[in-house]
Amino acid sequence: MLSSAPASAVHTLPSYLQADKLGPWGVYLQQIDRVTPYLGHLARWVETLKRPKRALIVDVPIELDNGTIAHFEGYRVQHNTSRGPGKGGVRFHQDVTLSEVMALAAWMSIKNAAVNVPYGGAKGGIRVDPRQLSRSELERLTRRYTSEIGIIIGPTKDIPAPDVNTNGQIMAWMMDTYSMNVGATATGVVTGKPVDLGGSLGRVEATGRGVFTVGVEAAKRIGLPIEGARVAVQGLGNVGGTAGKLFAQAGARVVAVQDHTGTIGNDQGLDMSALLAHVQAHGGVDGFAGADRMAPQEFWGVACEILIPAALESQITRLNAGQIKARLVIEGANGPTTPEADDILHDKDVLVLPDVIANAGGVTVSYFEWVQDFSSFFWSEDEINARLVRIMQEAFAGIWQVAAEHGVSLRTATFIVACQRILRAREMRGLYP
Ligand SMILES: NC(=O)C1=CN([C@@H]2O[C@H](COP(=O)(O)OP(=O)(O)OC[C@H]3O[C@@H](n4cnc5c(N)ncnc54)[C@H](O)[C@@H]3O)[C@@H](O)[C@H]2O)C=CC1
Ligand SMILES: O=C(O)CCC(=O)C(=O)O
Repeated sequence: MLSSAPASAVHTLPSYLQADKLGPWGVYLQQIDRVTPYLGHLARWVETLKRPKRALIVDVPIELDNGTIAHFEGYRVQHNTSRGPGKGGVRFHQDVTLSEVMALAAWMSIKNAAVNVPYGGAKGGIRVDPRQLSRSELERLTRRYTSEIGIIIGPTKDIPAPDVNTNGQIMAWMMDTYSMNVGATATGVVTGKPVDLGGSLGRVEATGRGVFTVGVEAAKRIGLPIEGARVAVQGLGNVGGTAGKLFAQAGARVVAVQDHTGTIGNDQGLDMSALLAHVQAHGGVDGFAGADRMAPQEFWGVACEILIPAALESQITRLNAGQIKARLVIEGANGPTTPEADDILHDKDVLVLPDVIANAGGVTVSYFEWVQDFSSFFWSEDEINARLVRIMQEAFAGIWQVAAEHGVSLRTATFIVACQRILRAREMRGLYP
């Protein structure tokens, strides 16, 4: 019966998986459509990438400090596990939705395959504004969420890590909760932990360092000197803060930054150490003395050579892509550019270094952390950074070559490399238990 079912019945996606409203999941589906013609015989398996393998929605009830009970919605999505356990961060943000987490999990599958770390893709999140919670409320929320998703995570099943508004402390609580529930300390259940708890040296800076590393490689290939280059950064958190600092240390001038508190600029270059100290102390860039305030919409048209979106998805759209003056866009954030904006930037000869390679440094050092936890043998920071740089440079070089061979964008080239790896694994494993 099944073999005679019409192809359309087999291939039609259920409505909740469709790209009717182009949120992040819709963007991801379009990216998969763009790569499919380059997959050869593996295109037969491409449907597997258009559906998450497993998606869990959990209710996370906590008692607030004032005695009331609040309920938050949490998610953990495992998009694909053909190449290994699920791997990807956990986001705490008031706008988190299931379909956003599905897209973030799918981009993890692509990213992990692009740098060839032995993982599938996963992601999690809670729909909450963590700034509205006290520290003890945040701890209760994190622990309850960890218990709820405990049925699908584990050191060999799915390994969370930090993402927007989560950090080493949250990972420590997650590790402790999971460990209490299984009755043994399980350091390998999360990465991005504090170094004293089995975390890795270099993980905090790893994503920004990866952004910088591949940014320098791309700049070399288009003849753009870093020394003196003007850089604009959106998002001055873990990723954007480190990337901006490393570009400034290499002689570039960070001339504009934008975060959730404001937009500021300085043509002479912002003092990044002072700015990061201000952000640490005040929670954002607003009020920083060494800069002029700018209107938010001015940010995208700022005169610069390098633009680093390092905040949230869908920031560069058909509405602002035309204003961009940079020659190189390095995607520190996941999914910051819509496919329409990609096309506009391509027509303007702006090189886009896509998220799925540009921000892969974080998960690469997460992989090192996981390996170190399993062997209980820890490496020096120099060793970690050297391995990170080597992996990123090699992955970038391979992707550059595939882009040249097929005459496609770096995004499509990265998807070609990654989807081939995932689907080859899928094909070899087969379908049945
Ligand atoms: N933390 C990591 O290791 C990795 C993070 N990423 C991605 O990088 C991006 C940033 O993540 P993190 O730096 O970890 O988060 P974070 O929480 O440390 O920082 C987020 C930054 O974005 C800014 N932001 C938030 N909403 C904004 C808005 N509406 N407009 C402008 N700025 C806004 C915040 O003010 C903050 O500066 C996300 O897309 C994340 O998925 C990607 C790979 C790894
Ligand atoms: O370090 C990790 O496991 C994942 C980081 C992450 O969420 C990302 O790369 O988007």
